[in-house]
Amino acid sequence: MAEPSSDPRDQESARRANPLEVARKTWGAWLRLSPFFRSSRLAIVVLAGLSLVAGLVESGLIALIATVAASLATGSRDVQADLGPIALDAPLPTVLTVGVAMAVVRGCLSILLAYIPARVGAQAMADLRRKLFDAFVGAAWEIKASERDGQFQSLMNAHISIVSQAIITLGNGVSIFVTFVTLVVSAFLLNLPAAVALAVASLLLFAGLRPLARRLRDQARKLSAENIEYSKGVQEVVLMAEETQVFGASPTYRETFYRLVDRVRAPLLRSRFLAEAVPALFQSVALLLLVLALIVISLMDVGNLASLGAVVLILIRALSFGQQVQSVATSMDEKIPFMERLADALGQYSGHPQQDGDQDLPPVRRLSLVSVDFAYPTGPQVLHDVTFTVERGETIGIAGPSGSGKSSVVQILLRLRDPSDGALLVNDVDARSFRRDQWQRRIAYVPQTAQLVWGTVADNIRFYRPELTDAQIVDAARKANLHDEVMSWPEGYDTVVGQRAAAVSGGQRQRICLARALAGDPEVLILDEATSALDVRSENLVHQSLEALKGRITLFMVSHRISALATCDRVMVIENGRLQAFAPPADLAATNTFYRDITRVPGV
Ligand SMILES: Nc1ncnc2c1ncn2[C@@H]1O[C@H](COP(=O)(O)OP(=O)(O)OP(=O)(O)O)[C@@H](O)[C@H]1O
Repeated sequence: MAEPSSDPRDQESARRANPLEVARKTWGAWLRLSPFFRSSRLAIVVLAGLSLVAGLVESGLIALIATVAASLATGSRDVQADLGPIALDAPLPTVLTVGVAMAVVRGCLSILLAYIPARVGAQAMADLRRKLFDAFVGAAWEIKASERDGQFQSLMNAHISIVSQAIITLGNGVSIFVTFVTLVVSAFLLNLPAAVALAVASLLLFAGLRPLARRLRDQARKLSAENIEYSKGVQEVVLMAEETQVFGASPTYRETFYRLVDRVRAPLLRSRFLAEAVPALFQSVALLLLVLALIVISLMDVGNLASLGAVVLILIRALSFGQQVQSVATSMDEKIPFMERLADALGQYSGHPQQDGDQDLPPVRRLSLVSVDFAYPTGPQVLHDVTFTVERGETIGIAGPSGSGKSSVVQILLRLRDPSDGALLVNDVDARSFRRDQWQRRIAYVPQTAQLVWGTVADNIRFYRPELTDAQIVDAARKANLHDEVMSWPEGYDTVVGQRAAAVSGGQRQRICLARALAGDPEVLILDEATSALDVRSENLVHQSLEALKGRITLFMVSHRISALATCDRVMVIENGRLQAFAPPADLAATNTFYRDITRVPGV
């Protein structure tokens, strides 16, 4: 059994009992989401107009059928009837021809009424996926970094797919509702008592089934929350696959995953059951109410036979539409939480865009951190009053114990995060004032966990700069000391590699990422333990390559290895979030305890 959700909207929904709530909440969710997809409002207006025409054609056709049937019963070849505002008097063949024409028009309208919602739904799915992708890509790094694993995947797949279905359901709902109202109004015009009986019956039905529909919505909300937990669990299975292969899947690991599976099962069962049961129940109750309505009509003076027949037929048809309105309401109940969650996420991403400056970025001559304090949104301060200046072309080592703040400094240099206090300066000007897109083209980065995409070696090197020529790719691979190895593979640069491809070793993967970083001829390059997976020979080769870039590129190298740090012009030592020393390696060996200690560790 799923645990009660902590989402305040769940608790709120348990208290509400307004029968118009579905329409109100659908309207609210629609208003929040529809700006994210194109031409939807116009399509809904067209749909409502066509549905009105369809309803009128349908009630006219039903009245015509009833009238013809009544004439045939009396053996007359002329059709004469008094149908509310319309008095009909025409030969049978003419009336039948009109009837055929009306049936064809109704058929064509049905096709249009099915097509428009499907088109809006498919377009909305594509538009929402683009918008969510753009909002996610453009959101500040803090927002993405603080998100639960699996959330974006779930929004992109399950949520958007359900929202697209909801839009189709909503379109159908508008069409069905307008047709339903048109039929009811037609019935009023034909015969007032019968129409009153019909309206009362429909209202009773709608009110009677509300509590069940509310339960359905609550279960659907739980399902949405549990689906996100499940997606997160699935992602962890993939992330941990290698370790699980080595250590084995413990019973606790299995049980934790099984629990996630079970927690989806319970709300899924309830919401699926209720989604089927509510319309079925409606049908049974509708039939009962129809019989009661007929009894009421039979006790009244209903005028001529044609009018009675038309009213009864319209009544049956309208009740069928009433039932469909109820189905749409229950189906929307199920989908509204997904719409709300998607709207929340879109608001969250687009409400926290990456901050950008408007000044053009000149060539980077100098980079400085001035009195930088920094804390992650959820934690204590991790950097304290960090100040340093680096000139163009310098090779800078960043060293310090684990957790001391090296990667945090890197994140500030990359402009992924802004200092809580103090500033990153480029050529003595606050980096925030420069255009981010220009900064992104001048800086390159190789993270601790180098990621490859599924594709060829060339695709991977070209990933961020699709415009690169083959010659530039080869040049970048040479700089990363990758070229000769790639050429020894049968497929060369067309060899397919990927996150799990056995084709490349950890060291090769890191050099592909290094080649990708060097491919854009960056002015600043940051390597966060990027050579840690390389053997000594490969590392030396890469360092020779980096050495060749000296003076032309400003290089930051986070490393625990003295072999890497010793090649730097200067090394900064960060301990407990403070810059303890910043000097050439030879000086540090004499003055800094941490640096001296790592020079003494054998093999480092
Ligand atoms: N996303 C985060 N949210 C909250 N705290 C974080 C986050 N990332 C790092 N920290 C904390 O900030 C501190 C500095 O971490 P940082 O990653 O900068 O250290 P590091 O020197 O690079 O460590 P390592 O050498 O192990 O990679 C640590 O105490 C860490 O727990």
